Amino acid sequence: MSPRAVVIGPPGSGKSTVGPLLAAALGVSFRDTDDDIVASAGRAISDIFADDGEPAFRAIEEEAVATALAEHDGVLSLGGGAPLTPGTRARLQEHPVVFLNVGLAAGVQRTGMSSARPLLAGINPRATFKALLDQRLPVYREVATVEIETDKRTPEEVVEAAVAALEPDRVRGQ
Ligand SMILES: Nc1ncnc2c1ncn2[C@@H]1O[C@H](COP(=O)(O)OP(=O)(O)O)[C@@H](O)[C@H]1O
Ligand SMILES: O=C(O)C1=C[C@@H](OP(=O)(O)O)[C@@H](O)[C@H](O)C1
Ligand SMILES: [Mg+2]
Repeated sequence: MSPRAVVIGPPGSGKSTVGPLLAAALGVSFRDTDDDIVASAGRAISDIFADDGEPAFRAIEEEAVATALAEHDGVLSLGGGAPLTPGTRARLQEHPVVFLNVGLAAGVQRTGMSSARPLLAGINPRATFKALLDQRLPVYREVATVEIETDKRTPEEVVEAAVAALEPDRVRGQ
């Protein structure tokens, strides 16, 4: 079993919003590893960060991603930091990976309304988001098989672009 598409990208790029729509468009089921982590830990992600710290969260996340990659054959959205873990990057080599990109302004705007993302909860979310993009863009590009700009697209338009971009990629991971 292997996911039809794995969705990665920064917080606010739309992984959790676009993922279910992409799954519906492809006629497959949807799974989000952040939901898996919350369900199995019985705690919110912000509580795991606060109680145990980021390294502990990353270890739980790597395990959750490995399990989902092995079990799920639909669309799988990851948390924004999942590809930072070398083991996850290695596992992603086997799969079609859709990188949803978002620029600084749209990313800050889309994540600003929620306090659910502990990494962006500091006093200067814009500077934090910029540092996050600088660090992660090369990481996302290293594992992505397709990259979709989301700034000026509605979630439905992102899905349309992703379906078109995935078409020639069908062979990978199947
Ligand atoms: N293409 C888009 N255009 C406008 N808003 C979007 C788009 N994609 C997602 N959003 C909004 O941005 C916020 C974060 O989306 P979410 O799917 O949780 O991102 P992620 O899972 O990548 O962190 C949500 O409020 C969502 O409605
Ligand atoms: O970027 C990150 O490191 C994180 C992103 C979050 O998921 P989203 O990208 O879905 O917001 C969540 O996994 C956690 O707060 C850490
Ligand atoms: Mg998400």
